[in-house]
Amino acid sequence: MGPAVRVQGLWKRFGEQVAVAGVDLELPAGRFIGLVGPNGAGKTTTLSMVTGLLRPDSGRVEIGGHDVWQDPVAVKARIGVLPEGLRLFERLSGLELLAYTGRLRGLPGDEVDKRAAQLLDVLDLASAQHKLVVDYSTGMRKKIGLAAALLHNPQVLFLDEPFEGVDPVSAQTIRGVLERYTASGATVVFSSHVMELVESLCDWVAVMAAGRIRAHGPLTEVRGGASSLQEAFLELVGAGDRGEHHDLDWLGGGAR
Ligand SMILES: Nc1ncnc2c1ncn2[C@@H]1O[C@H](COP(=O)(O)OP(=O)(O)OP(=O)(O)O)[C@@H](O)[C@H]1O
Repeated sequence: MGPAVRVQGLWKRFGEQVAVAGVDLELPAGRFIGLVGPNGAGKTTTLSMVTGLLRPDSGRVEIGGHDVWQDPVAVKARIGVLPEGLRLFERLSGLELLAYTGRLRGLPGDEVDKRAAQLLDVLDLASAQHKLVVDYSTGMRKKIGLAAALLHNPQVLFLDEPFEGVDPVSAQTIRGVLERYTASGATVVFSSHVMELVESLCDWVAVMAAGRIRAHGPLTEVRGGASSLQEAFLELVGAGDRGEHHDLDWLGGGAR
C-alpha cells in the first residue's frame, strides 16, 4: 500500500516570513499520525496546503496518489478536514448542517439521514440536534465539525488542534470515534502542541519547528531514549534550557 499522503518540497512564505521551508514527508496509511511543533512552527500552514485550502509557493502534495492541486475533486472526495477556527453555518441546526453537508458530498438522502443520526448519537449530540449551531459550545462545535468531516467516510481525516477548548468527556468521545475510524484502516492526521495527547493517541509522529520537519516516524523511534515525547521534542527543537533564564526575577512574591 502506498503512503496516504506524499508531500514533496513544500514551501510557503508570507512576505518576509517563511512559514514552511521545504517540507518532504510521506505519511503511512492506516495510522494515527500526529504533527507536533511549537506555536508558529508552520503546522496550520502545512495542513492548509496539504488539504488544498492554501496554494503553496512551490512543492507537490498527493493524497491516495492524486495531486491535490491538479486533481482537487478526486482529493476532496477522499479527505475530511476539521480546520482550526472552523466556520460553520450558524443558522442551521446540527442536524440540518449534516444533512446539507451530506447532500453537498453527493450522498443519497436516506444514507445521509442514517449516517447523521448515528454520528449525532455516537458524538453525544443527539439531544442538541435541533439546536442552532450558533448556540453550540466550543466542544459541541468541534464535535459537529468532526461529524461533518466524517459523513462521507473519507480515507484520510485532517484535524487541526481537534481537542483545543474541548472538555475531558467530549475529548474522550472524540477519541473513541477516531480510534474506531483508524482501526478500520483509515488515516488520521492531526496537529497539536499537546505532547501528552499526541503520545497517548498517535502511533506515528512528525515533529515540526521553524517551518521544517525535524523528525518523523513511528512514535517509539522519534521518542528514542527519551522518557517522554515531550522530552524528545524539547531536545529536537532546542528548547531544553528554556525557563532557566532569570530575566523575570521581579515576578512573583517578595519585593514589589
Ligand atoms: N496568513 C498569514 N500571513 C502572515 N503570516 C502568517 C500567515 N499564516 C501564518 N503566518 C506565519 O507563519 C508562521 C507559521 O504559522 P502557523 O499558523 O502555520 O503555525 P502553527 O504551527 O500552526 O502554530 P500554532 O500552534 O500557534 O497554531 C508563523 O510565524 C505565522 O505568523
